[in-house]
Amino acid sequence: MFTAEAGASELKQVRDQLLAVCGGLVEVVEGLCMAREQRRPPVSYVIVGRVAIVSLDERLAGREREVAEELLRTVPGIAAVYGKEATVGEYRAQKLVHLAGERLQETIHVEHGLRIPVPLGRVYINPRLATEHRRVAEMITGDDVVLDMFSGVGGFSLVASALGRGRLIVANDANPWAVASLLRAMEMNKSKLKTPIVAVCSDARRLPELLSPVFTRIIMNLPHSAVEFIPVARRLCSPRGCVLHVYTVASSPEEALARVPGGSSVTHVLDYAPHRFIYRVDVVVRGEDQVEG
Ligand SMILES: C[S@@+](CC[C@H](N)C(=O)[O-])C[C@H]1O[C@@H](n2cnc3c(N)ncnc32)[C@H](O)[C@@H]1O
Repeated sequence: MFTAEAGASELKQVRDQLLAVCGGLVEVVEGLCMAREQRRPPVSYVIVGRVAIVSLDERLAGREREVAEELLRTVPGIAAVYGKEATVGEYRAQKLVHLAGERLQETIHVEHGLRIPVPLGRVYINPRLATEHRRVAEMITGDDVVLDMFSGVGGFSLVASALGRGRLIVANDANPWAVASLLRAMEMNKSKLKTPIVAVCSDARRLPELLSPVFTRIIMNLPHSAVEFIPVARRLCSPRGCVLHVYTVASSPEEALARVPGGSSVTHVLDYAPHRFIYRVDVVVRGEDQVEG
């Protein structure tokens, strides 16, 4: 366990032990050691296309521009550094502040070889979801009819389509910017997409008025409130039965399972905050459990 009090030599010792076990941790451990040696806390950032997005937390206070310039110099392929203040509002869009480099309106994020246009500050985007996109896509069977209820720019839908999973994918989001990005991504990647995707821009609460109950798999990636949408999802389930993938924030797998009625299995997806994690809870809705109309 790293603590603020740990000395540089202790960290080096831990680093050597970790390196012996897992080379993949090199970057993380080196980052922590370097920060400690320079008496600076580590910086958390993600790369979206040509942009580095730095989390503006208290560890960075007063050093934002210095750190941004350093990233611009040292991270290959980036043209700009933005700070993320928060993920805000119903659309979960990132509130970004420009810190260094070019002032970009848009960047092209690449995930599993698929190009996705991202209008900066207008949509939700998290490159750390790439593994989960693929993991869920690989659960989709050839016969599935899929609803990606909170698709954002379409990570789950695009990856599933590129893998040729399912018969049809309906991707919905309330944010018109996100749906516009998805539509552009569908055009940009058309030679790679196999399963047809239909894009819808609607509040998910209205989907039962727009869509028939034909879905055998519904992805519900809105961790703070997906649970509230389970009754809506159940109205969209096929009479053949359906699997709901419900994302939720909790402190333990047990808490996540308890939060999702009917949950049968739980998977850790991302770390969210100290002692808070995002989990996927899968719910199997059997054919005879359907709710009419
Ligand atoms: C966590 S993000 C989705 C991320 C996306 N699934 C991905 O993998 O990148 C949640 C999305 O839900 C959308 N959203 C929030 N409330 C909604 C609602 N009532 N109906 C439809 N979409 C909604 C937001 O606009 C946002 O794009």
